[in-house]
Amino acid sequence: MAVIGVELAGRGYDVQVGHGLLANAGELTEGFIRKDRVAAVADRNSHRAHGQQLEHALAAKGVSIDWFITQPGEGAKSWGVLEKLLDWLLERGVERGDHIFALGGGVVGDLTGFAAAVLKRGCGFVQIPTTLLAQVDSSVGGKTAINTAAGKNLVGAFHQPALVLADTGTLDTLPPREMGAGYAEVIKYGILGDRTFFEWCKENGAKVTARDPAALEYAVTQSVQAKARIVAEDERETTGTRALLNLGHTFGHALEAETGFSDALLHGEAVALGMVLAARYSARREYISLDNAARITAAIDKAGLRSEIASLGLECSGDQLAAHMLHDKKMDAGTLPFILLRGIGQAFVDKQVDMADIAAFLGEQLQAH
Ligand SMILES: NC(=O)c1ccc[n+]([C@@H]2O[C@H](COP(=O)([O-])OP(=O)(O)OC[C@H]3O[C@@H](n4cnc5c(N)ncnc54)[C@H](O)[C@@H]3O)[C@@H](O)[C@H]2O)c1
Ligand SMILES: O=C(O)C(=O)C[C@@H](O)[C@H](O)[C@H](O)COP(=O)(O)O
Ligand SMILES: [Zn+2]
Repeated sequence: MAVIGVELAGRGYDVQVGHGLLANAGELTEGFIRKDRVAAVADRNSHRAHGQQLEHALAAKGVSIDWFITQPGEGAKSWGVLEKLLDWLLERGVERGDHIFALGGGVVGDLTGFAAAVLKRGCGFVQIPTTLLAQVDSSVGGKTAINTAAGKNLVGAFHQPALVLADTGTLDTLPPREMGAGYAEVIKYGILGDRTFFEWCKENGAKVTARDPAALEYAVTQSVQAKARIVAEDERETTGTRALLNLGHTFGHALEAETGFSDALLHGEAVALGMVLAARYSARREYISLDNAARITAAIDKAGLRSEIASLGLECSGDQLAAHMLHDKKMDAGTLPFILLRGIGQAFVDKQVDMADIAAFLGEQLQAH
């Protein structure tokens, strides 16, 4: 088991990573429960797979759970579900000093975190991530949000959890496709800032997605450490450091918008495609060699993730994809900074990107191969 601290003055917290942690959730969350009932959010799948285990663990401490259960999928990050959740929490008399539990993937975590951020101007929450993506990325760092018609995560807040319990054993029930999507955010840490970890991922990615316990725990621990370091340095994405975690996301979010936030393209799958596009665009600008862009593409392919946007069969132009990007939260005074690469493990923020060139590049990529 590993305990990784997210060092934030007055808002610091631990991320506990280990196989079988959920069985001890009673003891591990004891300091965050003040009553004999706790409000918890899950989606139908995470509730079915792990809800009972959490109930048993808390029952051992005399605590029972009131569940708010959502439909699985990105659709739960919406105004409608948020409103229902907030009304439900208010009916239950949740107070500022209480902690709401989020048992599930990034969708449940982002929704619950945002509800906690705005309920009574801010109450506590505990993240119990049950997808690889949520364990390595979304449960840590306090970005919470819902989507709107205009795009991804456009209404949200920075609101840190009080505790993260990442039980790698909960991933045993996760469908293989979701393991692949989560792996995209694992290898992202290598591509953006750690060449050695990138090389480790290339060699061990198959073990991670096959849930080899040692490889999985190493991947989750390394990822959380990288994220905790970046978040501690730039919690609110103001200096440019945290923006590096957005590698592949400006392209990826545009692809998610174009596919209607549907199961056709999962967030992690969009990020994988987005990282290939960021690498190829970096090569187009001669920041990296074509060989390095090809190495990144090969590592994405090797993980069984799609690397060619042409394979999506989208009926849109490069201009249309580029238009989605204008809603990106990094947009500043009419300029959209892009996270590009100077090498593998060397991401940087480029504020000199011409959107007409991005649209032309995307048009070519949509036709390629
Ligand atoms: N806040 C952040 O920093 C951050 C970071 C990365 C991604 N995100 C967001 O996270 C979301 C994606 O999260 P995700 O990939 O976890 O998707 P998700 O939450 O939709 O979960 C994926 C699928 O797995 C199911 N599931 C969850 N746990 C399970 C388990 N243990 N066993 C069986 N099935 C299980 C869910 O029901 C769902 O069908 C996106 O909305 C993305 O924008 C946020
Ligand atoms: O934590 C961050 O910072 C990230 O950018 C992590 C991303 O993986 C995540 O998808 C995040 O929600 C994207 O941020 P956004 O600000 O572009 O919505
Ligand atoms: Zn992401």
